[in-house]
Amino acid sequence: MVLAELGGRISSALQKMSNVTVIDQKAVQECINEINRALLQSDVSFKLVQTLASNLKKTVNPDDLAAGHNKRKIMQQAVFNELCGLLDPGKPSYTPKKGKQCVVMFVGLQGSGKTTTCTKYAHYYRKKGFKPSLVCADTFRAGAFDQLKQNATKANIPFFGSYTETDPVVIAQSGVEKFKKENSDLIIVDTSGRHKQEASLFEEMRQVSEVTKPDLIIFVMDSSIGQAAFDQAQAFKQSVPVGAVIITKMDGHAKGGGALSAVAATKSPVIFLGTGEHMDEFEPFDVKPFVSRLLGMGDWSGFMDKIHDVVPMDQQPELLQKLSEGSFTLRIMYEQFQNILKLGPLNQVFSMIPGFSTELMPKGREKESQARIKKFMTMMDSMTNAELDSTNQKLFAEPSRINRIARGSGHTVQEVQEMIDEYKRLAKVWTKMKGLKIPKKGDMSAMSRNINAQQMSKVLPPQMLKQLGGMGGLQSLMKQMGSKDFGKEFGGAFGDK
Ligand SMILES: Nc1nc2c(ncn2[C@@H]2O[C@H](COP(=O)(O)OP(=O)(O)OP(=O)(O)O)[C@@H](O)[C@H]2O)c(=O)[nH]1
Repeated sequence: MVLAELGGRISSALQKMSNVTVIDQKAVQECINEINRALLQSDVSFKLVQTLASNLKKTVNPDDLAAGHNKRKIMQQAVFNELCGLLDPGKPSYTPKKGKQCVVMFVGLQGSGKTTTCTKYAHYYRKKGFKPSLVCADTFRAGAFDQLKQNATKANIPFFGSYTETDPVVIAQSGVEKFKKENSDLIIVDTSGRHKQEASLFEEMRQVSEVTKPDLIIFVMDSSIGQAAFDQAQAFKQSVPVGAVIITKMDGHAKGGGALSAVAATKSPVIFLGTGEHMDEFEPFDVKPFVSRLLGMGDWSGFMDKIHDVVPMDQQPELLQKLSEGSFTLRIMYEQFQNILKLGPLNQVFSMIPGFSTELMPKGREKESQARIKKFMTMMDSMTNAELDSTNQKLFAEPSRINRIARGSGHTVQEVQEMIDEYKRLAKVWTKMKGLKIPKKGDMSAMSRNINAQQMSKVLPPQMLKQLGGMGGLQSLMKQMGSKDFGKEFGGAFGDK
């Protein structure tokens, strides 16, 4: 997604400013201008950019940026807070509760990805133990019911619709009633779209909303609509009480800044991102980790979740065990490179791994980085098992060893040295996991008890810990994530989901 470019540009504006010897009002203004340009080019609405710039100007005092202070961090913190402020409307959206019946209605323009997203949403909650159902109240687009039926069947989710009834209000009402009787605890209503915002669409939405009385109305928006996002989102919000936003097609070439604009227009949080056509290409959205990744600061909690996706199930306990022993070997590095290469969109995964993000995988240079990783792996192919499994870094101080690996892999001594340096750098980050207690398979509560803020603080890069508000912030973040869920997600790594 092109949002990564936005992050890269903001980071480079911050870097440029911190390289200046005298930080005065002019230098701050230049940095803000650069950030403004990056945001505008990423399709964040003009009004929002103006607000953000004036807030930054108010909060960043050049006196605070005098010698001795870490200017980049102060400015970065201010940008971080402002972006979080833009994306966080200040009130969480309604969240379905298992066993408590609720109706969620989806609205959006035609082709925004509504129907696909309804199924992804149902599938997501079904995995969490809900009993979801789908109602197709889209009578406008021929084939909409067939599409929903096909998706629902594939995901094994009960559905309701009609080939003969033409009134979406009647279908919505009958569908909701039917599934209420059948004790579905999450009844999802897909509504019609139009090519553009039309009075008839809004009237239809209002009527469907009146009869189904949804607990939550989700506005689905295609991330590629650019600057139009703000007005479109606002028009929907003015017609029905939108309570949450889902941004789709974040895997495409969209600039993505529209997401920021939609939140501001609807004053509702983004709750999920659609990242592909497949059912599982759907990610819950959290403001702080998202902005953290955007600014290249890593997202440790997202990475914990990703272990489950990236690392093959049978390797997960072993990897975590090794990490808990604090023994990060070249073989582990090799295996992680393999897993990451297999996963595809490298930048997404890399951006989550503290330590991996900026150095190994600079934004916008994913192809080069991929080639670099493959090169490292070729060198590792020329190593002995003893070298791959050793944790003794002194081993690589021997020139003859480095020469042999270089000759064997067809690379220069410098290149091999570069790979060893990378290994040492990563080992330093990862060995901080030492002491993490791994519970026996199935004992998830033990896992959640064992991951505490103290331990997390050791593995987080210092700047990220600071962004989270130090130990206090981290503790409250972990509390928010709910150690139960956190343990469960992490526990997924043990094949116990
Ligand atoms: N790449 C990508 N494609 C998506 C995503 N979400 C939906 N799509 C695709 O976008 C197209 C339109 O999606 P639909 O779900 O039919 O859109 P809709 O909003 O329901 O359209 P109407 O029913 O006509 O209002 C389909 O080809 C989907 O597969 C996504 O996150 N990424």
